[in-house]
Formats: sequence, structure tokens, C-alpha cells
Amino acid sequence: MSSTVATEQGLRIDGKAAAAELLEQVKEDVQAVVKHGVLPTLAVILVGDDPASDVYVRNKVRAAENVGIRSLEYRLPASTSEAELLQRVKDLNADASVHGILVQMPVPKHISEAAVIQAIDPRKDVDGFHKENVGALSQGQDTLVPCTPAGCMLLLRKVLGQDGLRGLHAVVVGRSNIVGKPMAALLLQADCSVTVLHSRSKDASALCRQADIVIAAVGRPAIIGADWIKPGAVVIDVGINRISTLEGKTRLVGDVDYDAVAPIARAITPVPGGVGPMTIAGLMANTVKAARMQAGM
Ligand SMILES: Nc1nc2c(c(=O)[nH]1)N[C@@H](CN(C=O)c1ccc(C(=O)N[C@@H](CCC(=O)O)C(=O)O)cc1)CN2
Ligand SMILES: [Mg+2]
Repeated sequence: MSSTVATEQGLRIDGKAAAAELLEQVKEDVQAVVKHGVLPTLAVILVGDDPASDVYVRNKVRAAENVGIRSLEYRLPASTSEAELLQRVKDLNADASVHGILVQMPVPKHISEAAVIQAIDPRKDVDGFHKENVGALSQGQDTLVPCTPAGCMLLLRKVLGQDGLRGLHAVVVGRSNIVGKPMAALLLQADCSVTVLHSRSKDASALCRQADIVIAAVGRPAIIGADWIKPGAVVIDVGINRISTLEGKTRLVGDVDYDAVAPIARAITPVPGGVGPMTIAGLMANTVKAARMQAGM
């Protein structure tokens, strides 16, 4: 199955197809690790009852099952204290049969996200959020890389080729720890010239218009219009925004105004069906990688 689809508006990058392909590869990798007597195991912790998080956690557990990864699911009430959550993480750190630990974000307000991330053994940090992994990534070392930016890189290489990013100007719109910052590090490692834009940037649209590659990770529906995009740019939309429609329903839209941008872009990811599916596939890839590293393979 091809990961790019020619449409009347130009190339659409099919994240579902790319994720399916990656998951097939992960399935083979799991089988190889199992032959060495190691069963890759992922622990997923959800605190509270946020409906979107509930869906993501269910999808992660299902994806794990499909590729042969054992999963442990911990659903804790919203009233769980930070100390209780940290103890759970500590127990999982100490359990040698567990290779990956993930705490679904966001956590309830009374819990420090940073404290939780730092409590996870960096070797089991399959989200790649721990300072040690962030530092390793920024130094260009092989490490556990955050799943969404890693997925964006795979999609970019589908369009541009393995070495096709070299020398291109990439603009990342958004500077979150989960997406914007690791994305910039990965693009730099791929020899791009990288600009990071954020809410305080002056003339953001003019700067963005210089980009060969645009990564939109702002979290505001359709904020990036055609006037932000240079004709022929490759556009990756990380935004997942739920908006109300005139019919009183809700639907998902990205940070990019797809209908306006697709006709001028060389290629673009849709929302849904673009980057989102790559996040979960990337998590599976990181879990096998963590299992391999822990087994000294
Ligand atoms: N611990 C983590 N928490 C969060 C992460 C993360 O990587 N690690 N990322 C997001 C949520 N997320 C995974 O956890 C995630 C978001 C979206 C998708 C996805 O496949 N989206 C679909 C649409 C799904 C829908 O209909 O709602 C798509 O874009 O096609 C997967 C994973 C925050 N928290
Ligand atoms: Mg086009």
C-alpha cells in the first residue's frame, strides 16, 4: 500500500497506510525478539476519565495486541495522588518483565507532569519525554525518541526520500516539549536548516512562507492558511482540534486549513488520518527498541 495518494489537490500523505506498514515491521521485530526469549511488554497508565485519553489508551493496548506486544493497563481514578502515581511508576521500573512505561497525558492538575516523566526509568521511557532521552536526542545520539515527531520524520522521508531533507529549510510552528522541540532536533539531525516559530514570533506567516517543510504543531484549528505556505512545500499537520459544526456535531481539524493549502503544497497530511496513527505505531516501535536495549540485543 502506498503512503502517498494523488488527489485533485495534489499529494495526500496517508498516515494510516504508513502506520500499517510500520506496524508490520514492528510485528516482525517482536517475533525476532520473542525468539530470543524476551516478550516485549508495555505498561500504560491512565489517570482520570478524559474521554479522548480513554480512546488513545484503548488504541494503544489494541495496537500492542496486534503486533504481539504484551500490555499492562492501569486505569487509576482522577483522585489518585501524585505520590500514589509515582509509586506505581517505581514498581514498574523495578519489574524486569516490563520494558516500556507510558503515562497518558494530560494528567490531572494536582499531579506534576514533569515529576511523573522524570520518575520513569529513562530506558523504559517509550514516550521519549525524560530529560536523559531529550538530552541524548539533542546531542544526536541513538535514543528513545518522542513518537509523534518520529512519525513526522518517517512521513517526510516517504515524500522526500531517505536523504531528501538535507539542506532544506524546515519551519516548525509550535515549541512544545512533546512535539515542537524534539521535531526541531530531528530535523536538524537530518541536515535541515530549522526555524521554530511560536506565539511571540514576529511576522510568523512571512517566515513560514520561506519553508520547504512546514510542521504545524500549534493546537489551534486551521490557523495556518495558504498565505503561510510557499508553493511546493511539504506540509505536516500535527494539530488535532475538535470543533463544533453548524449541524451541532463535532469534527476533527488540524492546525492547517487543508482545503486552502493542499492545492499549493507539494504534499500534505490530512487530519484525521495523517500524523495521529503514526504516534501509536511509533510507540510500538519504541517498545520493541526498549526491550531489545534492555536485553542487550
Ligand atoms: N503519554 C502521551 N500522552 C499523549 C501523547 C503521547 O504521545 N504520549 N500524544 C497525545 C495523544 N495521543 C497519544 O497518546 C494520540 C493522539 C491522536 C492519535 C490519533 O490517532 N488520532 C487520529 C484521530 C483520532 C480521533 O478520531 O480522535 C488521527 O489523527 O487520525 C493517536 C494518539 C496527547 N497525549
Ligand atoms: Mg498540492
